[in-house]
Amino acid sequence: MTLPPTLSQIAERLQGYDPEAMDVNGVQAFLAQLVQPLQESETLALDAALDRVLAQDLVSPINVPAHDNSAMDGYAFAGHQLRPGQGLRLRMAGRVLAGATWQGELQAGECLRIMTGAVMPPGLDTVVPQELTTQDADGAILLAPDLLQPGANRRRCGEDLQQGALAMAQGERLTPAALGLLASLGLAQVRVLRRLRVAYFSTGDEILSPGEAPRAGAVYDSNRYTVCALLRRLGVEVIEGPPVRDDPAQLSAALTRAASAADVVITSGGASTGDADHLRQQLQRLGEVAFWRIAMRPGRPMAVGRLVNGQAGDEAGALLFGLPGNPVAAMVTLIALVRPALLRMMGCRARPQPLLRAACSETLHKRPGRTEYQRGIVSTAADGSLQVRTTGHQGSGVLSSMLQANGLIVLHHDQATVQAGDPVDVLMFDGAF
Ligand SMILES: Nc1nc2c(c(=O)[nH]1)N[C@H]1C(S)=C(S)[C@@H](COP(=O)(O)OP(=O)(O)OC[C@H]3O[C@@H](n4cnc5c(N)ncnc54)[C@H](O)[C@@H]3O)O[C@H]1N2
Ligand code: MOO
Repeated sequence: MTLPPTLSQIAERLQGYDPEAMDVNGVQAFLAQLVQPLQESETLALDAALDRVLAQDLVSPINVPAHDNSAMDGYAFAGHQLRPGQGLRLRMAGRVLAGATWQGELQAGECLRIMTGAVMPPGLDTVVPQELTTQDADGAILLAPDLLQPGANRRRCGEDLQQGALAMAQGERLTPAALGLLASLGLAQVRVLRRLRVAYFSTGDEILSPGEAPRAGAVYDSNRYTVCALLRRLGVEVIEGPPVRDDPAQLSAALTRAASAADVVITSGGASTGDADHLRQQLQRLGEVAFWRIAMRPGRPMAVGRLVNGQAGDEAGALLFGLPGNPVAAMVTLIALVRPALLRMMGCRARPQPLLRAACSETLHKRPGRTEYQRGIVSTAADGSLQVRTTGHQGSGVLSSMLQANGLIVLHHDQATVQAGDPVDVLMFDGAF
C-alpha cells in the first residue's frame, strides 16, 4: 500500500497555503489530497448493506428483464396485422399470466389475454391495454383504427440491464434503489468496503451531559447529539466518548485513545485561541496540524490534522477534525467540509452536491474575503419560482435556527452584499441532515 502524502507535501503543492487563513476552496483541495479511500472490504447480505459502499465493479450475471414481457394487462398479438386507418378484430385463443409461459401457436387474427409482466409468447410483439378495446357479441376483441404501433407495450429483454454489462461501479453508495437493483440481479450478497470508524467527543469544562443536574455557567452537550446523529446518517461506525475537560493531559489521553480505535477523530470545542483552548497544541504534540483557521462563517476556528496512533500497519494515523464549539458552527463545518471528506474516505465516488439557485427575499450584507453559510428557508413563490429567506438572527449558538432552516445559503468567498431579489446558491439539507 502506498502511503498518503505528508501534510507538508500537500501544503507545498497548494498555492497560497496559509494554515491560519485557508479559504473554503483551499480546504477542499487540501482534504481531497489528504483523505484516502479505505481499502479493506467484506461481504454482506443485501439486507445488511444499506448505505455501505460497493467495493468492486459489478457485471450483470443476467438480463433484466430476463424475457420480453407485457407492460399492460390486455391482449397480445402480432403487430404486423395493424394497418393504417383500419381497425382490427382478434379472436381470443388463450390466456397467459405472469410467471407462466404460453406453449401453443397463434393463427392470424388471434390474440392472447395477457397480464402485466407475463412473458411475450414467440411471434407476438404488441399488447393492447384492455381499456382501449371493446368486445363484439362473439367475444372477439375489437381495436379502433390507429390505436397503437407494432411493438407497443412490450418491455424488451435486457432493456434495464444487459447480461455482461456493467451494472454498478465500484464506489456506488448502496441506497435503497441500489439495493433493489442488486436484488433484481438475483444477488443475495454484495462485497462492500468496511465501515469507516469515527470517534467523537466534546471538550470543555462547562459541558454537561443531558440528565445531569444544571450548574451555573454550564451548558448541555448538544454537539455530541448533532454530530453523532449526522455521522450515523452517513453510515459510519460512531465511537462516542464522554466529554473531556479543558485539561492538556486529559485531552491528550482522549485523543490518543480515540486515534487508536478509529480512522477519524472528531472533537468539538477548544479549537479557538482562548486560554483553555488546547486542541491545536495537543494535535501538534501527537501528530501534525494541517490548518486551524478558515475564512468562513460560522466555523472560522476549525483544526484539521493527523494523529499518529503508533499502531503497526497504520502508519497513516487517524485524521482529526477539531470542530468549533459553537453548536451551529459545529454542524455547518461538519456538513460543508467534513462530510464530503468522510464520503471520500468511505470510498464513495465523487458526486458533488448540487447547489440550488433561489431568489433571496432580503438584503444580506457581506464583505468579500470569506465564505458565509446562512441558515435559509427555501420555498416556492406564487409564480412557481424558488425563493429563500434567512431564519433571522445568525448567531452561531442559535441551534433552534438549524431546525427552522431547510438549507444553507452559501455566500461565496468573493461574493459581496446580496440585494433583495438577487439569486443565491443554497446547499439543501436533503434526508442526510
Ligand atoms: N479571540 C477570538 N475568540 C474567538 C474566535 C476568534 O477567532 N478569536 N472565534 C470565535 C468563534 S467563530 C467560535 S466558533 C468559537 C469556537 O471556539 P472553540 O472551538 O474554542 O469553542 P469553545 O470556546 O469551547 O466554545 C464555544 C461556545 O460553544 C459552546 N459549546 C462548546 N461545546 C459545546 C457542546 N458540546 N455543546 C453545546 N455547546 C457547546 C461553549 O459553551 C461556548 O459558548 O470561538 C470564538 N471565539
Ligand atoms: O465558528 Mo464561529 O461559530 O464562526 O462563530
